[in-house]
Amino acid sequence: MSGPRPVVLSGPSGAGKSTLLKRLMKDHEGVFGFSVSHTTRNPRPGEQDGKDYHFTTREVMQESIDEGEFIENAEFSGNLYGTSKAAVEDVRAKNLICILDVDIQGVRRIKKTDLNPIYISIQPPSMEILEKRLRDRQTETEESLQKRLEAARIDMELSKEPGVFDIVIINDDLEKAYEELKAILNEEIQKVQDTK
Ligand SMILES: Nc1ncnc2c1ncn2[C@@H]1O[C@H](COP(=O)(O)OP(=O)(O)OP(=O)(O)O)[C@@H](O)[C@H]1O
Ligand SMILES: Nc1nc2c(ncn2[C@@H]2O[C@H](COP(=O)(O)O)[C@@H](O)[C@H]2O)c(=O)[nH]1
Repeated sequence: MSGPRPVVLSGPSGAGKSTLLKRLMKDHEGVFGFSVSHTTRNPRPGEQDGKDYHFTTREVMQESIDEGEFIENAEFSGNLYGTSKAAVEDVRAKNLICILDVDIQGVRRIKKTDLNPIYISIQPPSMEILEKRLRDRQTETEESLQKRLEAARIDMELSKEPGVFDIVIINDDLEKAYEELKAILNEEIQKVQDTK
């Protein structure tokens, strides 16, 4: 595949991936494009269909998966999530750096493709802080929160395995985490800006 290298942002739910990637996209207009995933979970207040996610049903999504329309898909906290081939192609056609926000299962599946992204894990400073962030966000029921914390424990262990990620960023101080993220992406950002 040609064009700038895509970027996979992963890490536990609540670690701060969306916060960091939204800021990155806002500060670098015309450089990044978000790969809009599909999900069967319900939209949160303020989330827009087609922008944050393609919100869909399990039946419809499973049919598309069976037809080979997805690069990867995974079950997370009782819902189905996945990256369609079209989501990535839409960004790459514009010659932008494609950002994929996926869980650890997605990372493993993407590693089996020819996408060749930069793999970045965003980690919280501790489980306690992660739980506080998720509770304060007020997007989860107690049941879905517990499922996310369980998935987070697994994610935090797996992210320590050598070779899974190019960089693991601890998102304690947001400014510092953002500077680290920009630094690792600087070369790709420069390449896109130079073509403009
Ligand atoms: N460094 C930080 N310090 C304090 N709060 C933070 C920090 N980074 C993010 N947050 C807050 O933590 C909450 C979770 O962040 P965010 O929604 O970006 O996480 P996420 O990794 O994208 O989660 P999900 O995978 O569930 O979408 C948000 O309310 C956000 O404002
Ligand atoms: N494997 C995939 N994981 C995805 C995808 N899109 C999002 N995600 C991950 O799901 C959880 C929960 O997200 P939320 O928006 O419900 O809080 C989070 O870890 C995301 O990274 C995807 O297409 N594939």
